[in-house]
Amino acid sequence: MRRPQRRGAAKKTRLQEADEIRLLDEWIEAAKPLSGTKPPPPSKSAGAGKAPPAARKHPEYSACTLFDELPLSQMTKDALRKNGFTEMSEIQRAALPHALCRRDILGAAKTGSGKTLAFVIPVIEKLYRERWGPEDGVGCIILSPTNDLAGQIFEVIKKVGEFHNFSGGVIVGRRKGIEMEKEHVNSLNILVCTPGRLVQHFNETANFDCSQLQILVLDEADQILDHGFKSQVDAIISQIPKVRQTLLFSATQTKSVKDLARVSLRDPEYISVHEEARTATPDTLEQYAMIVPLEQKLNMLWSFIKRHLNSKTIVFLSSVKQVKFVFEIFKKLRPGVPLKCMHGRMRHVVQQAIVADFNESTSVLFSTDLTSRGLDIKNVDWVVQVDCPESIDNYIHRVGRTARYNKKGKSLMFLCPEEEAMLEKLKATESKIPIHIRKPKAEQLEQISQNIASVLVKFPNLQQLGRRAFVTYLKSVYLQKDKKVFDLSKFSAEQFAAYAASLGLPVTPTIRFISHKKNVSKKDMVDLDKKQMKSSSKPEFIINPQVNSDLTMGDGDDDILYPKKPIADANMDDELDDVLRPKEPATDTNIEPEKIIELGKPLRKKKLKINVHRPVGTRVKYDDEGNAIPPLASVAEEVASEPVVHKDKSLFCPCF
Ligand SMILES: Nc1ncnc2c1ncn2[C@@H]1O[C@H](COP(=O)(O)OP(=O)(O)OP(=O)(O)O)[C@@H](O)[C@H]1O
Repeated sequence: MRRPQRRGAAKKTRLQEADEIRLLDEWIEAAKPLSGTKPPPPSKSAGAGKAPPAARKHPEYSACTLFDELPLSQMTKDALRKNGFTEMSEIQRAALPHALCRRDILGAAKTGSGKTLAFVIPVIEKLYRERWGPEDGVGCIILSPTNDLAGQIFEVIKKVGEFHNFSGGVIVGRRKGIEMEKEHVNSLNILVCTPGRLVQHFNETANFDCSQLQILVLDEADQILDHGFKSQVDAIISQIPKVRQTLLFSATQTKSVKDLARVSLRDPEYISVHEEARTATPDTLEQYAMIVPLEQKLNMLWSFIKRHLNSKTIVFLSSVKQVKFVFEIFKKLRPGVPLKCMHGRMRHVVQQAIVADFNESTSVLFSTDLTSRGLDIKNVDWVVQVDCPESIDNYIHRVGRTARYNKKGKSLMFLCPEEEAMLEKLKATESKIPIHIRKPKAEQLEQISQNIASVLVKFPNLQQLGRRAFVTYLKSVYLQKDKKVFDLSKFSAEQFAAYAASLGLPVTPTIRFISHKKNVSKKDMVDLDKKQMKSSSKPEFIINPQVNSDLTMGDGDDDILYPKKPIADANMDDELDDVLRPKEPATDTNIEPEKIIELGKPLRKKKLKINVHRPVGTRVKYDDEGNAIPPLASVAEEVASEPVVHKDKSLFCPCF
């Protein structure tokens, strides 16, 4: 933001600004686009790519292609040029002329197409033309579903508003930060925040005042208006003026009149620049799906990473515990590429550091859906979805982390045979998602379950994490709304046992499913889970006999893909190995081997009762060095979960 000036110069500036604002208001009014209109394609718009004809006093701006052709303040134009923004994207071309006329906007455009600038520029220009100053308090609120995205939006505001004189801030984060925010929040002209944090200020910050609010923005609007934020958004709307400009943007925009009415939109311009597009995802995105049995997921993920060591990859998993577990295990197995993890249980400052680091490095980021929306991470080569997305929208946002702003990118989704209904949904015509099925080459599929099991023997604390990963994964599937795609009863007890073994677990954890209660509420599930966890460190998985007898072993296609026999017999298709194309080993092999010195007491051993669900003779046992030995059905020994004291805790991802 601009530095203070001497009195005389300041007066001169104020007069110049008053003049500029008057001219801008006249121009915007005189040449405003008709409501409901969209700009013609750039090639057809008059003067496309050239500076505005100086001759006409108020040149047309509804069809221009350059930021310089728009009725924007010079300070904004200078800031845009300084940051390399010259030509507008489709959504910016279509939305900005209407937004500058102070109209409400319901904007939809593909991921990575520049929606942020489409709302940041109107915010800055609106406050400038209203002569808003630091002493005027809160003039604009921008709501974001996550702290990271709020931080990213604020960075764009700082770039575009560099030469203006506004104050702004990101109010996010945990409980303790709010005290410091309370002293400043009223003096901020632009607030970028999550709904929960803003409600906290309405409830707790004395004289927190938004009565003069000029403009409200909802980024990822469909998620903000979703039931998850309902009470918070309703509370916010009740505290701010109804007469204001409102801008809603998303790649998967809601059209629910009910939802839109909640934010008191007034005759919004519905701007969906890709509605007629052939695909709902970026044209530069190559999308693949593979049918992967549950117990093969980690093997497939490991094989993929080993063959893409020079790629920047985001891996989506469905729960925090899975992210932590897979990150820790793969870190110990050292694939030859730096690994990072990201989830909502991390402090905001840690999340920011990881995103910043991931932006600058070629590495693999294991993440929950915290990073699935909005995050603009540079040059992601691959998005890998190990766990099935909960909806088409969730799929679109996840894969939208790559192939951003005309760059190329690839995505790969693992689907269990039992989840093939999701593939049908994605391939349905109305989804407009050009996804291709790929079959990996069998010989490139590395089996790492025994390696994982050895790591768990060496690091018993990871066993508990592995059990939690198993439990939270099944719970995440169980709680999904779409029962056509997510139906645990399609899996057999043997498959769950095999899945547990693929996580290196010597015993299949237990979750007591009350399968006769069809709709166990999330709260009951959590209570049950907590009770379960308290009662025994080793929860057991009990398949309800009724469910078990209904289960039919996968036959049909999946026998062609992955017969239950050892993988070598698999009748894998030779074609199209582009997904697991072999790569030369990464040049960046400065992966420090983890120096772990076990300083604790000698580990106690205790006997486990035989896990009835694992067929006799199939349990893997380990010697004291953690090496797997031929499975015996007699007794499995599990190393007690005493902590291994790590030589240098800093070796651990902060998330652990
Ligand atoms: N006019 C432009 N010229 C050049 N680069 C641009 C332009 N507009 C946006 N970008 C760049 O494109 C990238 C994606 O922009 P942005 O994050 O706003 O996309 P988005 O539509 O909000 O994506 P998502 O739907 O995932 O939130 C950013 O790196 C941004 O700097």
